[in-house]
Amino acid sequence: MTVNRIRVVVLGSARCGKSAVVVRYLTKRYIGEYSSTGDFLYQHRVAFDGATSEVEVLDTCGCAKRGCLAEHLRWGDAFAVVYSVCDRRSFLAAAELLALLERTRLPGCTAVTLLGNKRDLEHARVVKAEEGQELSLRFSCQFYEVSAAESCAGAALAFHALLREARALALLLPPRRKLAAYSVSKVIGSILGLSNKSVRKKRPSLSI
Ligand SMILES: Nc1nc2c(ncn2[C@@H]2O[C@H](COP(=O)(O)OP(=O)(O)OP(=O)(O)O)[C@@H](O)[C@H]2O)c(=O)[nH]1
Repeated sequence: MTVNRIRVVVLGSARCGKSAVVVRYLTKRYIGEYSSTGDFLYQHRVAFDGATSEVEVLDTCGCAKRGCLAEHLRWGDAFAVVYSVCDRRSFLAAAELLALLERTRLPGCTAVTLLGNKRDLEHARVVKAEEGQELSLRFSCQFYEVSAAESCAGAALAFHALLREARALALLLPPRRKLAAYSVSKVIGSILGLSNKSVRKKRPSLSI
């Protein structure tokens, strides 16, 4: 059985629903309030297309410092950039993050998805779906509008598509230079420090 590892980093401004989307994807549940005190690292194993992947999902804190962000960008194999369709500033922040990813990572070599969350709040919508679509075209990434509150289908679809792309790229491209052990422990250390010593590790097995 082939097992490869895919590291997914979930980015976006504060309160756009990053944790809600991640928890929906991993547990199919929506609990309404989530800790905002730091980054959380989840691990799980996913089987699809005849192979199994160890997936690490880093749910970052929207208030993360710039230095942390640079580490996150280097650490990840795949990125989910989240904004809220009810918050234009979060959309502008998502655009900045996509631009930063483009500058930091080799274009075309990194799996990226743009997620417009909170689509259930149609009455409060300020970012049109077409704007999300246009932004994703500009940065050649995937795009989904989802509602972590309403259903698990959107989050599951988006994450599965991201993992597929990440796995396909890993097969096509030469192995990325491994992060030095020092950097890895620093990332884990910052997770530990920021999240009040609570690195959550979950290992559900999913079949797509
Ligand atoms: N209506 C609605 N509310 C949502 C949705 N997703 C998240 N929320 C709410 O938005 C608030 C923020 O959600 P979080 O998941 O904590 O957002 P976050 O981006 O992880 O926030 P930080 O950790 O502060 O960066 C919470 O009150 C959630 O219940 C959604 O799809 N629809």
